[in-house]
Amino acid sequence: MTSSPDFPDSGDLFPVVLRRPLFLYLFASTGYAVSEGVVFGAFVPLLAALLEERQEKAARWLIPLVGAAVVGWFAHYYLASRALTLSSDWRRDLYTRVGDKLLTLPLGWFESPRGRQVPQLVTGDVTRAAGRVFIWQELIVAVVTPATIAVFLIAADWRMGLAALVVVPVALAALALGNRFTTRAEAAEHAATAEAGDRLVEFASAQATLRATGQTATGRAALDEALQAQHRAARREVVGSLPGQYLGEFGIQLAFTALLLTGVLLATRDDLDPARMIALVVLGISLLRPLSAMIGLSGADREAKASADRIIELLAVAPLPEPVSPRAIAHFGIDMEKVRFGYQEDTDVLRDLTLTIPPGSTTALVGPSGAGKTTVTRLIARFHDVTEGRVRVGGVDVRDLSSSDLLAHIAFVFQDVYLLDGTLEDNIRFGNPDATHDQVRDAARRARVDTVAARLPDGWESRVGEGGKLLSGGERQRVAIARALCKDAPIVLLDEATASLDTENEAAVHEALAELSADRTVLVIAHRLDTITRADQIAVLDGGRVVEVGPHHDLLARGGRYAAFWRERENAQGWRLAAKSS
Ligand SMILES: Nc1ncnc2c1ncn2[C@@H]1O[C@H](COP(=O)(O)OP(=O)(O)OP(=O)(O)O)[C@@H](O)[C@H]1O
Repeated sequence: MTSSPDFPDSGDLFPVVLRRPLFLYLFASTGYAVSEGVVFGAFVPLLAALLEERQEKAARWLIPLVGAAVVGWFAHYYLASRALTLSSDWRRDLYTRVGDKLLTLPLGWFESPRGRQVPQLVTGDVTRAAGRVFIWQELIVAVVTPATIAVFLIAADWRMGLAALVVVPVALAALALGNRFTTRAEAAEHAATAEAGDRLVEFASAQATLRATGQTATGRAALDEALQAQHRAARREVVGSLPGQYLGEFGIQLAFTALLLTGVLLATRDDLDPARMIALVVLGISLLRPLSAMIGLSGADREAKASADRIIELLAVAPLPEPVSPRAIAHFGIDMEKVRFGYQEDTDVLRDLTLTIPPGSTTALVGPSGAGKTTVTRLIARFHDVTEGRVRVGGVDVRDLSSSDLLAHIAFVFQDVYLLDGTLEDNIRFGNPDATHDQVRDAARRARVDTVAARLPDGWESRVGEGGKLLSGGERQRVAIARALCKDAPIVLLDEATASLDTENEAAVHEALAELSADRTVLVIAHRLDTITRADQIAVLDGGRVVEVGPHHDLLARGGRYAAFWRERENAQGWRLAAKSS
């Protein structure tokens, strides 16, 4: 892998409007780096004059040198502020592009491993990639200043110059090798620290389960093991990075010794004036000084480039294709025709699935775990596109609807409702930001959220905590139903809560669901028996297709898959009721 900055490769990521300012900035940085080298070069006659006690000559060199140093200081300040502006403009542009991109991606993509990494990408990678502006500038200085100094050294004494040029590659190789040792040791320690952090979070989150099952000691053992591994890795990091650091130091010392030896040799043979020799050795040291920075910077650039690559990868993800001339929804019915779909290319989750949901009716979707019930709801909302067949909403293939129009017609109530850390009212308004105060309160009342507000200390102004943690599962689902009512979408996709609710919550959720279902097209992944029996039709999903469909009594009378499922559920319910009453 090359360690040089590869600005042209990242060209795609760098905004076109900033290219000219960036080019000018890098050009100015090169000029600054050369001038720094010139200042060092001019230092030789000054030092030589001082050592020869020729004060007048020294003063002649001192004035322009001080002037150049002051100008250099201002130039450095100006360049640093330019870098800050360019980097933050680039960062802003990246945020906008990543944000715009996220809006075009299929919702299903966010559930993929890469989709789940979006928060890290937004918080870390964007800043690291935009920070390359600073790295490029520092790298230019780290390369161009020593190169300019080398020219002065050769011009002043070609033998000293040659000695410096021969030792530079040796020093660089030693530094690079040393850096590799250090990086490897650090990477192992980072991995072990991340693992220990994960185990600690897991141990804390699993407390209820561990205590309930008496497994606290087992859980603790896994944590202890991870902490010990982290401790061992930290020790190995210290021991493992030492040779790297010494190797780097050794490289620089070697180069310095070679330069000094050459100088002493030339001076003792009267080939070089001693005062000039000392000045040239000092110049040689200033040539070697930036080398270790160069190695560190190329490592930093490698990391920043990896961040830039991850952003490029995200920007290259195929967007959800939008129709050129979107059609309009004619009614609120849904039908799925001969649908085939799988998350992975070679594994079908749904095969030949056909299902019709008439407008304004409620369909309960039942079937074994993993049968594809959630997948059906995702395909209706076009989280993914089908492999074969079609999904129509309002008589129109979802691929011919604009995604904003499709989603405007659908309200979701998921099982794992995510609430924002705001007030109850904020969370309900989230369904429809334009809703009036009365509309929000009305939705809340119909979803039985008013009783939740009444029990909270600050009423409607109470905050619900991050993710809604201050509310119970049933209360969270009531807020989600209020949100859907507030949105007032004609189609509702609902995943009923499986967690057992207390009697009060169960009744409230039920009433809220009844409100939500009235006059809407509802597809509910049903877990409760009375939700199933009240549905206009029940679709039984098995093996990736709908195997039976019809109203409860018809399906029971058929004595097929549904009848067997119903008997099983009734027995389980009977068992639970018996267990409760005993
Ligand atoms: N994002 C995903 N990526 C890969 N596979 C997935 C994804 N989501 C679901 N699956 C797989 O697809 C199959 C159907 O899952 P789905 O969640 O639709 O079933 P389900 O009937 O809703 O199950 P449950 O009742 O347990 O929630 C399962 O084998 C599941 O592992």
